[in-house]
Amino acid sequence: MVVGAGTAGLLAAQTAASLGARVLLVDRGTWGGECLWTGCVPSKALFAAGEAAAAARAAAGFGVHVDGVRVDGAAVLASVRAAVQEIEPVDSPAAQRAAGVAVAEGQLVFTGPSSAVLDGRRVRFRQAVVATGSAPALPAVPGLADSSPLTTETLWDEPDLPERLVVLGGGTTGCELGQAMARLGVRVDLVETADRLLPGEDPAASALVTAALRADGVTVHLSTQVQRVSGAPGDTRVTLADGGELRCDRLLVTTGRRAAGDGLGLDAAGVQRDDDGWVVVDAHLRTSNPRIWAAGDVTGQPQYTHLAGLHGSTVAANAVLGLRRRVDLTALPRVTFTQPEVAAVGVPTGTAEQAGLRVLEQGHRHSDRAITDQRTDGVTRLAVDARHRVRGATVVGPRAGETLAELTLAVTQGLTTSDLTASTHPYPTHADPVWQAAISDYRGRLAAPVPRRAIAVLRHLHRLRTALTR
Ligand SMILES: Cc1cc2nc3c(=O)[nH]c(=O)nc-3n(C[C@H](O)[C@H](O)[C@H](O)COP(=O)(O)OP(=O)(O)OC[C@H]3O[C@@H](n4cnc5c(N)ncnc54)[C@H](O)[C@@H]3O)c2cc1C
Ligand SMILES: NC(=O)c1ccc[n+]([C@@H]2O[C@H](COP(=O)([O-])OP(=O)(O)OC[C@H]3O[C@@H](n4cnc5c(N)ncnc54)[C@H](O)[C@@H]3O)[C@@H](O)[C@H]2O)c1
Repeated sequence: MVVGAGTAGLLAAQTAASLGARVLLVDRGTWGGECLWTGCVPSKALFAAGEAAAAARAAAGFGVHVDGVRVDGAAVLASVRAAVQEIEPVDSPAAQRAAGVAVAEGQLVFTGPSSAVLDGRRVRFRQAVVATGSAPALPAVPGLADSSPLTTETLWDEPDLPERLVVLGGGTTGCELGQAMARLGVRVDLVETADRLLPGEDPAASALVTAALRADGVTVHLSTQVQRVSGAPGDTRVTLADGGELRCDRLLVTTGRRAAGDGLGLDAAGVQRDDDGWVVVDAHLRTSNPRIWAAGDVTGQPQYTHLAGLHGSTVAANAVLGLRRRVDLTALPRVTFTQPEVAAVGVPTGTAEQAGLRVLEQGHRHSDRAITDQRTDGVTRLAVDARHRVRGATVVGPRAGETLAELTLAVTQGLTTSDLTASTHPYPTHADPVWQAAISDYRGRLAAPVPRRAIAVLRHLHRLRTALTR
C-alpha cells in the first residue's frame, strides 16, 4: 500500500506494480500532489507569464518596440490553471489503473503496525510506503495566522493578481514567485531574515539574483525581522522590527515547510518522527516499523520532485525485491528558476575553499551567447579537487538548469576538467563558460614545469624528425 499520490507515491506505486506487486495507492484527491497542483507546475507557468512580460519590456534593447504592455491578472492565473489541467491526466487515477495500480480516494489513518482505516473501511497491508509530502509552515509572527495570508497552497485559486504584495521569505519559492509577480506588474516587497536572498546558495548567486529582482522592481529587505502583522486582505500591514511598516493587499508566506504526517496515525503504526515531525528513515528509506517505508518530502530530505521520484522508485525496489538500495545525495542537483537561473550540484561552491578545494570562476561577460541575448549577468563556478575532479558547481545564468546536467554527470562520475575539455561543446550556447573554465584549468596544468618540459621535448623531437626526413 502507498499513501500519497504525489511524485514519490506515484513512482513507488508504479515501480512496485511493474515489479509484479499488488499495489493499492491511496490519496485524498490531489492525484499528482504538490508538484502538479500547487508547486512546480503552477509556479513555472506563472514564471513563464512574467518572462513574457519582461521580454516584451526588454525588446526595445534589441530594436523591437512593443507598445503598452498590459497584464490581465485573471487571464494569467487562468493560463496557469490551464497548464495544470493539461498535465493532470498523466497523474490521474485512470492512468494509475492503466499502469496496474489499484487506487482509492480518501484520508488514510494507520491503526496499527500492519493495519489502517480508509474512510471507515479496514485496510491490511504487508508493506506500506508513507509519501504524504510537506506543507507550508507559518512562522510564529503575532497576527500572521489571523491575517489570512496566502501560501503556495492557496495562491493559485485567487481570481486576480494583487496590486501590492509582501512576500515573507527569500528562499527558492519567495525569489521565484516574487520576481514573477513583479514582472507581471505587482508591487512586491520581499522580506528575508538572513543577510542575503537564497542563503543556502553561493553568495555570488545571491548577489546576482538580488540585483535581478531589484531591476525587475522588487523591493528587497534583507536582515529584516517581521514583528507583527495586522489587518486583512485588501489592507494588510506588516510591521518590521526596525519600526518600519509595509502595506499590501495580500501577504504571501514562503518561509519554509513542515512535514505532512499529522493525523496519519504514525504513532499507532510505530513510525518514529523527529522533533520537527519528519519521518525518520534509515539509509534504505525504511522507517522504525520494518513493514513501512517513507519517500519524498515527508522524510525531511531536500524537497525536490526529482528526489521524490528517486525515493519512490528506490523504496519500491527495496520493498518488493528485498534490495538494499540507497539514495546518494552528494550529487543532488537543484535549480532556482529565477532569471537568471541558479543551478547547483555537489560541494557548495561558496564554501569549497574552506573544504580545501579550488574554485574556477568564469564570469559570463565574455560568453558570446550571453552577449547576443543581453544576459551577461551570470557566473559559472566549479569546485575542483587536487586531482582536477569536479566536486561541485554553481551556474547562474539563462538556462543554467540545462547546463547543470553535464556538471551533475561530472560530479557523479568523478570527471576531471580535462574530461570536460575533451568533449566538444557546440557554439554558441549558455553552457560555454563551463567549457571555458575547464579549458583554462587544463591550460594552467600545461603551464606547470613538468608538462612544460614534456612539451619542449616533444617540440624538439618533432623538429629533429622533420630535419632528418628532409
Ligand atoms: C511553489 C513550489 C514550487 C516548487 N518547484 C519545484 C521545482 O521547480 N522543482 C522541484 O524539483 N521541486 C519543486 N518544488 C518541490 C516539490 O513540489 C516537492 O518536493 C514534491 O512535490 C514532493 O513530492 P512528494 O511526493 O513527496 O509529496 P506531495 O507531492 O506533497 O504528495 C503528497 C500526497 O499525499 C497526499 N496525502 C497526504 N496525507 C494523506 C493522507 N492521510 N491520506 C491520503 N493521502 C494523503 C496529498 O494529498 C498529496 O497528494 C516546489 C514546491 C513548491 C511549494
Ligand atoms: N525550483 C525548485 O526546485 C523549488 C522551488 C520552490 C520550492 N522548492 C523546494 O521547496 C523548499 C521550500 O522552499 P521555501 O523557499 O518555501 O523555503 P526555504 O526554507 O528554502 O526558504 C525560506 C526562507 O525564508 C526565510 N525566513 C524564515 N523565516 C522568516 C521570517 N519570519 N521572515 C522572513 N524570512 C524568513 C529563511 O531565511 C529562508 O531564506 C525548498 O527548499 C525546495 O526544496 C524547490
